[in-house]
Amino acid sequence: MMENIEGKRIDFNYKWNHGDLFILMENAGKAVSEYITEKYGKNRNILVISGSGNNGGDGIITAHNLDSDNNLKLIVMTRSDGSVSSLSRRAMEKFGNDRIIKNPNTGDIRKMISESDIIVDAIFGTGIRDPVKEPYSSIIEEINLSRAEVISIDVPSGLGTSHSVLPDATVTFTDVKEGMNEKNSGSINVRNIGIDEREINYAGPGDMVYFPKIEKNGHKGQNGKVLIMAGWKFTGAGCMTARAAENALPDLITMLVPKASSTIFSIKLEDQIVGVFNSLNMKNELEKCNAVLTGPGMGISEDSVKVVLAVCKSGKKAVFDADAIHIMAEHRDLINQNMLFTPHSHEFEVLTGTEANRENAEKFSVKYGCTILLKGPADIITNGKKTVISEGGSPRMAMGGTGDILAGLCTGLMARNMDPFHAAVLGSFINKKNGERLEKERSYWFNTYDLLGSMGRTFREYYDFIISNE
Ligand SMILES: NC(=O)C1=CN([C@@H]2O[C@H](COP(=O)(O)OP(=O)(O)OC[C@H]3O[C@@H](n4cnc5c(N)ncnc54)[C@H](O)[C@@H]3O)[C@@H](O)[C@H]2O)[C@H](O)CC1
Ligand SMILES: [K+]
Repeated sequence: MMENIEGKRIDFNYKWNHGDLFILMENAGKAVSEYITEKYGKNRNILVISGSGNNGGDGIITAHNLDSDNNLKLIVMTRSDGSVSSLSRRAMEKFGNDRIIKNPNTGDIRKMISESDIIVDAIFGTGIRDPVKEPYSSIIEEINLSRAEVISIDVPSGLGTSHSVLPDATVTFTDVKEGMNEKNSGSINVRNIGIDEREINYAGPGDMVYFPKIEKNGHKGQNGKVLIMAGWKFTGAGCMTARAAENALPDLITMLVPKASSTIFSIKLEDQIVGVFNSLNMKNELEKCNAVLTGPGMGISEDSVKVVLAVCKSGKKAVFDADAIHIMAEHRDLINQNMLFTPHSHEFEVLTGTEANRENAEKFSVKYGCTILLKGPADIITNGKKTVISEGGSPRMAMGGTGDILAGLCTGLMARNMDPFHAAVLGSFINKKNGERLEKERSYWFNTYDLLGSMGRTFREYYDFIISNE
């Protein structure tokens, strides 16, 4: 079952890998027209009703393919300014612009529906927004009143809103979409339209769709608060986590550190809030934050155990790395779905008592409900329901500190309202691409400062890709 946003992620991955989505639209139209021809034969009265988005484009290609063997009419409902999506425009040119019936009134549509034996529903796909207004709600009602066979493309138009087409069959692409069942979709036929494993099961630029955009008129606090309790033994590790978290663009990052090292932190992180750790401060800061990180450079002491247990008790979204993983190995009963663990293979073995591999990571996530990011030349990210592989990076990233950067980045993303799984996938992807970028520029001669310095540019490259293709 695929959520709409997941479909977008896959489309962006496909676009990044192959450059153009039109071939997918052609394949979608081919799949639907073949289904109709196989089921209903030729010389039928077919009416295709397309909306202004890419679902409509799939309908237009379907119409193009069925045109020569049937008595076919194609309606296209454009946006109010007369436009359609750019892919649909290409589909319209292919069909022949002059033969398309654009924006007919409801009376004319009713008449055309009554004269058809097959209606192809391509009004809305996964890009539907609630509510469905006029004239679409009336068109959907007319379709449902007709005696014709109705075939929906990808999803019944309006599914999940108060006005939804109730088709005899739905031809859907790649996977069944969220909310679809035989009752609301008729017989469900899944067709592969050329999307492969790489776009679905591997981290890619498409994972940026889960990154909340910065709103132009936003207010302070809206983009989340990060709390970090790390670096108590090795201050450098703590500072790196904070610098990495900045790249997720949260509004506030607070470090809580022991009194003895607070001057060092204040100097190194002069632009961030550094507070002195005590039980009361910790309680207050845990209440205020949206996500918390502990573990990197922390050491194992009475206080660090206290911190880890307080983080568990807070119920906040939390990242456990390094020493915190060792501590949590003794408290597995406290693990829950708000938690992300970022172990390398040895830490994984300590946490789970099993060999570090995909299968065991999945088993552990299922049992405890948490997300695991198992670090390696290829990172494995799983929440027990989904698993994504994140490949790439640079051999130079075996140096100390890259794990701290990853943990900090994931925490920043979780503070930005991302769930642990998608934060882990995106964090891993950006971290690895950042390493690749540096390797390209300077071979292996780069360090953690360089990684932190270029992370914003790496992030922006993918952010811009999503924004410019939406
Ligand atoms: N990878 C794939 O599987 C591919 C799927 N394709 C098809 O593309 C659609 C999704 O296309 P998208 O352009 O994102 O959205 P839609 O066509 O579903 O609709 C958006 C369209 O409709 C307008 N709109 C949305 N809600 C409303 C409303 N309530 N009232 C009025 N208008 C509304 C919106 O403004 C847009 O213009 C997917 O389902 C597949 O069918 C592609 O072919 C590529 C590969
Ligand atoms: K549809």
